[in-house]
Amino acid sequence: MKRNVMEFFALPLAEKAALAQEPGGVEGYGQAFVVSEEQTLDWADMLFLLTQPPSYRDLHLWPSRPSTFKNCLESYSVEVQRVAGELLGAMAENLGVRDHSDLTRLAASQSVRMNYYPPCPEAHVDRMLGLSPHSDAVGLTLLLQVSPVPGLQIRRNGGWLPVTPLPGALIVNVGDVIEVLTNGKYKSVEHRAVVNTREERMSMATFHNGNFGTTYGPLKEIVGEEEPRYRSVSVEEYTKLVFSSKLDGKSIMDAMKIN
Ligand SMILES: O=C(O)CCC(=O)C(=O)O
Ligand SMILES: [Fe+2]
Repeated sequence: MKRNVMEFFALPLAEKAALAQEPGGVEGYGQAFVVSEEQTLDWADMLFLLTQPPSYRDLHLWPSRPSTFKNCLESYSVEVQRVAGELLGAMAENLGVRDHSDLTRLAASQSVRMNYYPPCPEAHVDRMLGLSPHSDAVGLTLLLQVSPVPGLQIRRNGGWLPVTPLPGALIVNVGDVIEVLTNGKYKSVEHRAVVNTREERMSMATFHNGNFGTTYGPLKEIVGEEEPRYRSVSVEEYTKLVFSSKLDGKSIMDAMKIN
């Protein structure tokens, strides 16, 4: 998978641009937009695709070069979805949730975001971020560091802690939806990516979610005698909220909180 991601981003721009996001669409190849001279710039290109269930796929946006890309993504997607399901099952066990499907259902659908961060000239490095601080507005993220260049940082005690890439390892990020379902017992992790002055960097996030037609809200079994701290909303309503917000810390969690 790593090799396919590297080869895709190394293609000529025109070839990648043929997979560009369509107006109103979320899938495809795109760049971060500059909306003001003051903003910290996101220095990244990305390719976003829906992968599971297979009926959600828009295959004309899946790269045909490198020629191994589609098959590789297909098998990667299945394997990573299985791992996500197992991790969610283990969380349910740890939390004492009897019906594991209350959490494993968060692996029902899957999307991937491949990120490419070019090296950033020294002169701009203070004003640039690879990816602005955010928590993933999903159930569970499994993140593959495609290149060995560090850049990911997580929020810890008000500061930023670098996460060193381990060869062959996936990084597991608790997403906002798990924070909601567990009524805040498990907190979603705020993170960002910084740029490197000399080397390009690539990563691939695989996001897992519940299906449309279901609801996200604190699990009764976890809330118990306490008060629910988050609203319950349909997955459709939640998805609308996500796509109408920009990457901004844990802002989606603020919108979900009951004050
Ligand atoms: O590049 C990284 O390490 C982080 C990527 C990320 O946070 C995301 O795609 O949501
Ligand atoms: Fe993220």
